[in-house]
Amino acid sequence: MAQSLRCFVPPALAGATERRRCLFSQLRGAGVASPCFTLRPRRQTGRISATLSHTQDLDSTALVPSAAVDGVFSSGSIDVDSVTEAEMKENGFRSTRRTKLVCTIGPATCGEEQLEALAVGGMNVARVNMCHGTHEWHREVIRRVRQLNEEKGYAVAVMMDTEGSEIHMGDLPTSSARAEDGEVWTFSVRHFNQPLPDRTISVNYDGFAEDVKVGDELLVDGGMVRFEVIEKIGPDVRCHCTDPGLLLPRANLTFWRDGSLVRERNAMLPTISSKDWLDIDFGIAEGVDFIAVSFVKSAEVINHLKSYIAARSRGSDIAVIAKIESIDSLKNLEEIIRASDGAMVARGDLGAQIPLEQVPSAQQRIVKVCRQLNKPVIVASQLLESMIEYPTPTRAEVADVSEAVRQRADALMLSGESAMGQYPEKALTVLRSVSLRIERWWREEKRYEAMELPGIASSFSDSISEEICNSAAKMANNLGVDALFVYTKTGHMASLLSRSRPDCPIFAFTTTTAVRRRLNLQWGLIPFRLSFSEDMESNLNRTFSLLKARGMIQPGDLVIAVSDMLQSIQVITVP
Ligand SMILES: Nc1ncnc2c1ncn2[C@@H]1O[C@H](COP(=O)(O)OP(=O)(O)OP(=O)(O)O)[C@@H](O)[C@H]1O
Ligand SMILES: CC(=O)C(=O)O
Ligand SMILES: [K+]
Ligand SMILES: [Mg+2]
Repeated sequence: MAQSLRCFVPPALAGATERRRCLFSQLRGAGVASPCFTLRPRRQTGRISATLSHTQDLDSTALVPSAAVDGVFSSGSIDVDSVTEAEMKENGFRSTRRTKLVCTIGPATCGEEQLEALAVGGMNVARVNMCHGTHEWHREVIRRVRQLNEEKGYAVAVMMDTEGSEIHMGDLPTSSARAEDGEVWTFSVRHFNQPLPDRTISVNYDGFAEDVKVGDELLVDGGMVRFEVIEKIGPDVRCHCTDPGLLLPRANLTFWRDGSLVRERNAMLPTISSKDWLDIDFGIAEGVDFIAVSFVKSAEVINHLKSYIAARSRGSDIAVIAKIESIDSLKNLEEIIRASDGAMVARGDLGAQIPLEQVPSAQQRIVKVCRQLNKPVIVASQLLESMIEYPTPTRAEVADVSEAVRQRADALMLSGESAMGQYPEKALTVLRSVSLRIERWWREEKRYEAMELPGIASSFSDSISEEICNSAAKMANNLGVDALFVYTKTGHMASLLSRSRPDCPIFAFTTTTAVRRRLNLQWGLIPFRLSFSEDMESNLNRTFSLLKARGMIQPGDLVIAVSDMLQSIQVITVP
């Protein structure tokens, strides 16, 4: 295994900018014309030694158009979506968006045109929530997203979100209902035929009427609407509305007694219900990219689901995202995140389980732990809640979105805003423009505090990858390069680069469309599908000529390239 750090700056191009001239003269100063560094790990000591040599194994004559070099490849094709391509051509790739965007698909966005509008608007992941709709409905949405990808070159991933077995309301006769202050509503475990009697809500959990007590506070959707229990009559629980608001179908219900959440019963319910297992089978059969598990309590359930998927999906890799939305998930946060492939700060239900004022610090902690353990993290719920009804967000919502971007979360998520709101595309535009603005401000001001990133490798080879990625990201910042290139089959090195949150974007080249879609959830990665070989010179030449032909890079751009086949770092000026 060759572990090489190659550093090549063709003399003719080295003077592109003052900064690059400076780099070049430093190298020249070291007596190197086209220097080549070679790193060789010494296994006995576990240390890595660097040697400088004058090997000219990559000279400018090697940088000829790809066709001459890589006859082994099927003719030059590189998959990237038209939105990314247009963005790069227009603004240069330094200004591409780093924060990824997840949109929940619902009645407002399930049509072909609406889905395409979201893809054009920057949706990276489409989420379907199994709390709502039938398998037929979800299958059609997934099919439309796949078709969009195939026909228009997008890499929109699909995330299936399980219902979980928490207590929630049933469907409503209309898409929503409003509870007013002082009104009396009945929450009932009876099985009704639609339409329900006036001011009646069905509840999915048979033990509900037994468990609540007169005087309990009943929170709908984490406190968006509040009731006080005034009377119990068999299966019916009569409640008095104390905080008015909108009731949405299948909203979660929690009840509180003497200021604390009543949760003994919830704790007894399985995280993955029998209905969830059917939905998971459906997700595996439909080849979703992510399964988000609601109300995770421990790492055990994640491990169980992962082995279930491994046994059923035969090689297709579905990533498991742990939704952090309960007290137990916060208690066992590290072990849960370690076991998962990513996490979601599901602030809707989380805010119903812990006091609201604790949600921001919980969010910060979850984002930090995910970054340290190298797992993508999504900040979700109520980011732009007012945009369900209004075309512009509140200032407070913009500040909330900015904070999540500033924390450098991998992704932001729209829920009701895109599922059933009146302005899904406008909401997505707000996420996109706030992300771009805050990311740029952050880079310009160089405000970032370097986060301590603990070693996470479980083997020596992984340690090398980790060191290479950490160093490459640091070099990229110090040298002010235009982009990091990573050639990765599994996506692992791409995620390690993303974890360092470098100043420049990361072009991630990967051979399969499934890995490409999965990388679309991670901060700063621009995933391309490209067939490549073990020969980095040939890969680079080919990539340069393909990207140049499409106007996505230009001669003189400075690039650092790493690869998980050769574990190498190269600094190259685009010829
Ligand atoms: N497939 C769908 N069909 C109908 N309505 C939907 C659908 N998906 C979402 N909605 C509507 O959008 C609202 C917000 O959706 P979302 O899935 O984000 O709910 P949530 O409560 O945030 O998530 P969770 O149920 O996982 O806690 C829902 O309350 C529902 O009214
Ligand atoms: C997204 C979700 O499940 C929540 O916020 O509760
Ligand atoms: K859900
Ligand atoms: Mg939830």
